Amino acid sequence: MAPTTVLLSDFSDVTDFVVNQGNGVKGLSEMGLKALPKQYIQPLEERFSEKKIVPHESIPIIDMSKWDDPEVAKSICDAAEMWGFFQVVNHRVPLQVLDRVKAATHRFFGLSAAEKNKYSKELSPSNNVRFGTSFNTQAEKALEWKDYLSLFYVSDDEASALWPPACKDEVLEYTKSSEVLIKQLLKVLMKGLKVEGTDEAKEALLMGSVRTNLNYYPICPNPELTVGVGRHSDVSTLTILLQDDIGGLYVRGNDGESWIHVPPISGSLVINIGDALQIMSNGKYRSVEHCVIANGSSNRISVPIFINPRPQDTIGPFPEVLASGEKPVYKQVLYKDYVKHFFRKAHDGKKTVDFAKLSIF
Ligand SMILES: COc1cc(/C=C/C(=O)SCCNC(=O)CCNC(=O)[C@H](O)C(C)(C)COP(=O)(O)OP(=O)(O)OC[C@H]2O[C@@H](n3cnc4c(N)ncnc43)[C@H](O)[C@@H]2OP(=O)(O)O)ccc1O
Ligand SMILES: O=C(O)CCC(=O)C(=O)O
Ligand SMILES: [Fe+2]
Repeated sequence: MAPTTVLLSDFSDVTDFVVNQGNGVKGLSEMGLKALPKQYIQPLEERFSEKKIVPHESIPIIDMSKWDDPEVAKSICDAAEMWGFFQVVNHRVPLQVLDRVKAATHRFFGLSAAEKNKYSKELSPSNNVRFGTSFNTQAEKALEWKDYLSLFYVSDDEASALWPPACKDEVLEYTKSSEVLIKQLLKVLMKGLKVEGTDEAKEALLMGSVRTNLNYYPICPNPELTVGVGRHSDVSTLTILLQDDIGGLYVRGNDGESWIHVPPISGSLVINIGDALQIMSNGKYRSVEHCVIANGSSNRISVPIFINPRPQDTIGPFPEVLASGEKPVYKQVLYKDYVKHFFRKAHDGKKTVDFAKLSIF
């Protein structure tokens, strides 16, 4: 038997190679595996079924060139209510900035395992910079076919000192260039809730903390047996996602069963509502379940920016939303507790939000 086969037949060796030594699934993929290691085989009910794809359905594509136009505002609020997901084009984030951050993502994941592993949970100089694989390798019964670098923004100085040199400038540029778009989207969405005026306190509550992730999904030997990212909704207020031209992101249809593909559109950004905004809007804006399939022939990258409340903020339905007598569906929760609850378990679809539900629901 070839040495590689011996190595990968043993549970602890795969985990050690991928998780502890920092090779990630990229390292596994590059060994030219013929079969998926058993650690990655998802139970039948978590595998993606092509039969559930609705082929001609699409999330809205919104042209933001005239972004003060009330029709554009209406499309954004309608999409947030009906789909929880939409794509934007002519969004004013320069296309070169998007190209540069995609190149930087490839540059970071192209580094040696030893170099990337300097940012692992165990070795990283800060909790705000984390290279890892899958989602929560301790809690998951089956691992996910994805490596990531997660960068929590604190200050330019910290980013400059602690983020990986291979990508720090480009990630900062992308994150900062998206700020105008994010503010515009939040202004429109707040107006749709009749939450008027974006004072400093409200702005901090909606977008007080920012985390940018670089995701890498390498070629997988048996993509039908595993997932890139399992079913989940984001815990953010809003997520701005840049994807490359490979495809594979699916959004749950309104029937709760079907899946709708989010086709790559050159120069576009995918926007989705996260749990924090679902809670603050008392369920009017929907944070929708999504997943990423594994791919048998191409490597894929994506770069989500998660716009969040600050960890120390308490979130709950806005008083303006309840002013007409609407009953609150969610209680007040400390955002840090909510996020910890999300990260402590494996992906489990829309269950995270139950943490914030009032017990009568
Ligand atoms: C990775 O694959 C993913 C990620 C996602 C992400 C979706 C999002 O919506 S991310 C947005 C999250 N919101 C924020 O980052 C905003 C506020 N941040 C916080 O509140 C804190 O940073 C914290 C996340 C609560 C962490 O608090 P702290 O106690 O100071 O720090 P830790 O001890 O490092 O973390 C606690 C616990 O959480 C896990 N964790 C933290 N950050 C990450 C991360 N970036 N990626 C993975 N796991 C993380 C960490 O493992 C800790 O667990 P323990 O085992 O140590 O208890 C969507 C889909 C994906 O596939
Ligand atoms: O890679 C993608 O397209 C989506 C990733 C995702 O859902 C996430 O990182 O939360
Ligand atoms: Fe997500």
